[in-house]
Amino acid sequence: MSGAARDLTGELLARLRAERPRVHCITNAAAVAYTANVLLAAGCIPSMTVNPPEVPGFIHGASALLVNLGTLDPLRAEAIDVAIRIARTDGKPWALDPVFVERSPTRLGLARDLARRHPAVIRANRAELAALSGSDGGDAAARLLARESGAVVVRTGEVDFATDGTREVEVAGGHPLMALVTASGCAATALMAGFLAVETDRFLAAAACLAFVKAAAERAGATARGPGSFVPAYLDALYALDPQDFGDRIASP
Ligand SMILES: Nc1ncnc2c1ncn2[C@@H]1O[C@H](COP(=O)(O)OP(=O)(O)OP(=O)(O)O)[C@@H](O)[C@H]1O
Ligand SMILES: Cc1ncsc1CCO
Ligand SMILES: [Mg+2]
Repeated sequence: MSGAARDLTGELLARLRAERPRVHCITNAAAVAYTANVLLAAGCIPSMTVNPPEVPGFIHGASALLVNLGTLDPLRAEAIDVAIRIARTDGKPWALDPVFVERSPTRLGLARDLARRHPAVIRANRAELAALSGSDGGDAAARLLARESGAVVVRTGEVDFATDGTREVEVAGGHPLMALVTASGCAATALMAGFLAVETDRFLAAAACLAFVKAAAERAGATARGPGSFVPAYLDALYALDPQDFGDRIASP
């Protein structure tokens, strides 16, 4: 399993770099520039417009969509609604990042509505997954949410977990400095949307993205002296990593 998954990670990364999918990101104010830089370093093209009248045009030409609730405001809420409608009409995959749903009942209600609008992937940390699923955010909750929503559910942390309700993987490695750089998770969800654009099996796309991010973070962490020097090292690693650098980090739980 792990060998095949590693080969697939390399293959999907090669596809990403060859096809350069454009990921349209409706994301939070803290994440915009970092997310765009992560996408570019990995081989994708970012676009970040949130002005609702312009969103349909941007989605029509894009390959995938990211919806991130981190700094929700009326403009972004409208942009999200329009963007999902167009993405679904166009048959493009979209990824949901339900940032801080545990901190706002309004946001939690919106995230639950969005989860019913067929996201390809929902990527959350444990607290967000717990709130969204009304549980402890454990593996069983992720599995149930995946079955209910039809999305691949990904929980990130020291060890990442992904499930489509039937298949599941754990991805270890990376570096703790990831948690000290704001928008690490936000940018990873955007990158996952890029992988969804080049692989129709959403579970394999998500697993490959997780392995790629962990491998790049591990390489960056080897030279970083703290969060500040971690960021450029991480961008360089996303840019430079080759398939043989992934290691056997994807495992069955
Ligand atoms: N202790 C850790 N060790 C290794 N990797 C980690 C650790 N904590 C988080 N990560 C990695 O950091 C990335 C972001 O995961 P995290 O769960 O922190 O997201 P998040 O809370 O949504 O972040 P943000 O909202 O700031 O974007 C993932 O790729 C995850 O694998
Ligand atoms: C710090 C912060 N506040 C709202 S979104 C965000 C980025 C991490 O999700
Ligand atoms: Mg987050």
